[in-house]
Amino acid sequence: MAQALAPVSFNDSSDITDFVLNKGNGVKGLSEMGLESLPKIYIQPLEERMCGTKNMSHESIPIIDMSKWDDPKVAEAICEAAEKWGFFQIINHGVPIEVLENVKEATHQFFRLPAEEKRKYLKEFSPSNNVRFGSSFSPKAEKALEWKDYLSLFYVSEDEASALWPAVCKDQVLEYMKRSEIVIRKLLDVLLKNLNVTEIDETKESLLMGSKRTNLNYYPICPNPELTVGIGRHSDVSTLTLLLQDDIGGLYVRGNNDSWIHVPPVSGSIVINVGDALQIMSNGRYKSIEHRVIANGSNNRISVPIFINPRPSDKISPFPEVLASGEKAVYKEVLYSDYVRHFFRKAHDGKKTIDLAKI
Ligand SMILES: CC(C)(COP(=O)(O)OP(=O)(O)OC[C@H]1O[C@@H](n2cnc3c(N)ncnc32)[C@H](O)[C@@H]1OP(=O)(O)O)[C@@H](O)C(=O)NCCC(=O)NCCSC(=O)/C=C/c1ccc(O)cc1
Ligand SMILES: O=C(O)CCC(=O)C(=O)O
Ligand SMILES: [Fe+2]
Repeated sequence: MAQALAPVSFNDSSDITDFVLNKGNGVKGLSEMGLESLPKIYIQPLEERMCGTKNMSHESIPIIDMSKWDDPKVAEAICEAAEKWGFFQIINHGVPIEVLENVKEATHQFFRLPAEEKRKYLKEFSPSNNVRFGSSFSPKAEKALEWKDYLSLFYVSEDEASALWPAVCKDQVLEYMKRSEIVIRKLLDVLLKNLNVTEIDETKESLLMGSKRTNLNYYPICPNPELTVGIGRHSDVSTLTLLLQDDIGGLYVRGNNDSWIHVPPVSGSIVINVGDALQIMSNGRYKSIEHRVIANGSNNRISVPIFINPRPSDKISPFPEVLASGEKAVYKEVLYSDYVRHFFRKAHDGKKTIDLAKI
């Protein structure tokens, strides 16, 4: 149920950003006030709005059944999807449906907390740098804000999570992360074999899956969805991302000839996408594809990505096995924390982050 909010009136944009970003109300708070029109600071330039896009594709990204995952055909389908589309959905992946349902419910529970509770996790107040509640993506750097609130949870240890993550969602998120480990390993095993990397030793394990971050994303009902975005065009900086979405829809990925392909909700599925770190380590063989989320005028939407990443202290570059046949490296070595910081400090800008690593 929507919370009864005391009437708030805004004189200008700074009142709105104060309410949304500093007071912990988020865009969810704005949405629940029943605004009749979208505040100016959320109006995106025409070229960033979905309605300005003529190029909608009727293609779809592959849906891969993982129940026979040791069948070479499944491995082939995974590698082909990662090369051609950078995005696919998996079904019968082994993560219990109940675990997925529980984490979606926990996401709603977190965002249902009063603003004073969520505010405790804003960057300035959070008990840890690893737990962060926020709105939009990089408000200080953005010309127009995005219609999304989030809780971002960087996993350090079970003990740290137990002590510092919000009580309403920590068990469900930890369970989701734990139960998805097997499928992450299967995917990485298959993708790496295809790059002639036959063994994932300790160094490679750190590079591929040394750190994890889970975000709980909340996209509340928007008064003028056609004028703004949920998340602007970006590619993830992860190795792989596992994305759980609810049944609302609204995620679009880049297809051929600059078109946009909708990723339809498929019950029980998990969306998988390649991130920049894997594009770099595979020397461009696997593609980290640009994607975005529209705002919605009639439904609240949630999604829960787990970003599987190198460790911040890792240096990433194309794997020697990929270059062994004489292929020229197209990316240089970069310190992963420098790469991520570069991503977070600018507004979403499509695939531009990876320029940092281009030779
Ligand atoms: C460099 C990090 C991110 C933070 O380092 P720090 O030393 O603790 O520094 P800060 O906490 O001061 O953060 C640096 C800047 O990044 C921003 N930031 C710090 N985490 C965050 C945060 N989760 N959210 C959005 N700003 C942040 C933060 O606001 C800050 O900006 P500023 O205050 O303007 O200097 C460090 O944790 C690190 O190296 N992590 C590696 C693992 C990692 O997090 N990988 C990212 C996977 S996430 C991914 O692929 C996609 C994420 C994504 C997310 C949202 C989208 O809309 C779209 C995509
Ligand atoms: O909400 C979604 O479907 C996508 C979210 C996303 O792209 C992200 O958090 O990086
Ligand atoms: Fe993303």
